[in-house]
Amino acid sequence: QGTADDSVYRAWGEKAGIQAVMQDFVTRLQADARMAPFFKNANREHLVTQLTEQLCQQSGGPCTYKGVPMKEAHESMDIGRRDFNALVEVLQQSMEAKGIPFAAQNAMLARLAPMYRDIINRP
Ligand code: HEM
Repeated sequence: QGTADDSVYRAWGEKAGIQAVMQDFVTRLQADARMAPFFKNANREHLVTQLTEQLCQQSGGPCTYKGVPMKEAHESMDIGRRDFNALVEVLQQSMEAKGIPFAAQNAMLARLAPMYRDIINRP
């Protein structure tokens, strides 16, 4: 890792910790009344794998997300700011359930938040 700052990655329990949160997250997304319409037909395993790679990279871990770019992955969906915020709320539930320290929760959210530009496609 050289001098790269992987403190958020370590605070999340490295790749296994991130994967555990993502498993919980996808379960909750499919159960949440607001999110289920988006995720009901999702390929669970694929989504967990790709989200884990994405958050591993974003947290400074030794991963490179090689999946579909965020804009492309979401452009066929009708996603607004309210939907984005609801997804973040569900992620907060998962981070809390898995005991991610609060500062490390916020650090991750800060790194994901700018992606909203590529993900939402209506106000
Ligand atoms: C920072 C926020 C988000 C991140 C990091 C993220 C990340 C991802 C990733 C990595 C994939 C997998 C792409 C692929 O390989 O096909 C994906 C797919 C998907 N995302 Fe997002 N996403 C975010 C927000 C959202 C929001 C707000 C919605 C809808 C409310 C959404 C709905 C979906 C759906 C339905 C899929 C396809 C699942 C499947 O069919 O397998 N995402 N997202």
